[in-house]
Amino acid sequence: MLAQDISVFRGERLVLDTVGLSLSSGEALLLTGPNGAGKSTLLRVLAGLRKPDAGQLLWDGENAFADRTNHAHRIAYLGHQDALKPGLTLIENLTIFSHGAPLDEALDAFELRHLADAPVRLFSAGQKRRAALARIMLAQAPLWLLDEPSLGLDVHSVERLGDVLRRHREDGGMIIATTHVPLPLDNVRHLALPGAPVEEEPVDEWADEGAWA
Ligand SMILES: Nc1ncnc2c1ncn2[C@@H]1O[C@H](COP(=O)(O)OP(=O)(O)OP(=O)(O)O)[C@@H](O)[C@H]1O
Repeated sequence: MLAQDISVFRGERLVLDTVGLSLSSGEALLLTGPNGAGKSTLLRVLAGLRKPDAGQLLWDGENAFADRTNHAHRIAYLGHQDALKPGLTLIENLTIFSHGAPLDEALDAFELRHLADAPVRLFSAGQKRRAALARIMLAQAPLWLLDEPSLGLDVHSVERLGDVLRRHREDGGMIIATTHVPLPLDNVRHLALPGAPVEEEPVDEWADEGAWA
């Protein structure tokens, strides 16, 4: 995957200014930078959730944005929100994403078996994050886009996360993650986004959010 000269305005502010990156099978990239630098914005662009104001994303040499449905099948996106349905049990939530695949590996990877039949609204913050990460595993997508994946996880769960990330790469998968803390990833490249010299007041642009004019 190759992203070239990605630029994004949020409100009046140029948040991403001609950012480029590339990633091959088995590789991982960490996005770092201060609050507001545009890490989440870049992940959303790579996920096809937000149109960049300039630049392109190539997948196997083809424009990834030309067919967003096809691109959606290539990526598993973990945002700050865990995207779980609170009224459903964990098993029900995971089944939605499993495409018929067995849930056992994902349940075991994040030690979730004892919570299988509990409604997700009863989960702690860390348990919800573990469930959301299990969902990522089940998506069976080559590219994982993870926004602060270890947020809320205890030390043991961070180790489990490290195992899962390593296995995904060994299977040829790719990972791009944002983080403010060290993540258990070996041989990882870094892309540091500089951020604004002085943080400006954001201009509400909810009206544009997700719009592909
Ligand atoms: N919905 C929005 N409307 C307008 N501006 C926004 C919106 N969401 C984010 N921004 C602005 O875009 C900029 C980049 O935000 P983004 O969330 O991508 O940063 P980040 O690097 O992920 O930050 P953090 O480390 O705090 O998670 C910030 O200046 C923020 O104020």
